[in-house]
Amino acid sequence: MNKWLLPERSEYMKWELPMVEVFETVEGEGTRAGFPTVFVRVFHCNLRCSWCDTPYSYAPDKAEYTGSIEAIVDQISQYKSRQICFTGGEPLIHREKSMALLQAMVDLPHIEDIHIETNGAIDLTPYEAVRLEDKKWQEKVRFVMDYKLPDSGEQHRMLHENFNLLDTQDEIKFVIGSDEDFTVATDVVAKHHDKGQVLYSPVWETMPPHKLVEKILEAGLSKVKLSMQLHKIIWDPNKRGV
Ligand SMILES: Nc1nc2[nH]cc(C(=O)O)c2c(=O)[nH]1
Ligand code: SF4
Ligand SMILES: [Mg+2]
Repeated sequence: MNKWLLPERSEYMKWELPMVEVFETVEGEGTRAGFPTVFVRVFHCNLRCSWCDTPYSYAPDKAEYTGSIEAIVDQISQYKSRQICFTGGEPLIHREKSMALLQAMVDLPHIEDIHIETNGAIDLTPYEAVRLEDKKWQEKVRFVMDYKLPDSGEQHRMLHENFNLLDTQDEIKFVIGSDEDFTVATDVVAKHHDKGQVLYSPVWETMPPHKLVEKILEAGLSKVKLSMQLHKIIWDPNKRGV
């Protein structure tokens, strides 16, 4: 069941969310890397990963502005991209407001793909319930669920039940910072993974990509996909809004 029945569209389009930025670039990560994409980055996160590259998206920093759902989708519509990366912070932390923004984005006719960069510590049940019932959500909405490994300091927050909610169009991303992270990721996949593309992505500062590739091949992980953060290769790794 959908826990959060939304009010009339005219009502929820007025709802406001704390925002960091909306911008257009190419997707840097995952199976859709390289495609022109609008990024919708909302403020707030329930985790504090040691290697986080977007600390400006939660306290003690402040939201850049507060945007109504109407204004956010208006801005998305000004770009030509057919793909949206809904990210943060944690994009699903705003509960019914996150749901309403997703609905408004799904309703944009030119949008073909909305992927939700969620952190593994948010119960996906209410969103998956809507996707099961709604054809447009099935066509457009995909979870990209991060599984936080020991180096992040947040592994204890991971909700393993989320694995059962993922489908073939979804992705599970493991950001790997050390040999221990690699071992734990591979154990978690063996134990919990059912559907969705598994991605291994190196922590920029501590895991040289060539080492991660060697480890993937050595372990015979033939279904794992390497995901490099293209935006950190194309631009200065500290540059925002790219
Ligand atoms: N180009 C680009 N691709 C990305 N994929 C995921 C991102 C994120 O910050 O969640 C991101 C980002 O910030 N930039
Ligand atoms: S979940 Fe994402 S935004 Fe939140 S602290 Fe971790 S890396 Fe940063
Ligand atoms: Mg992110």
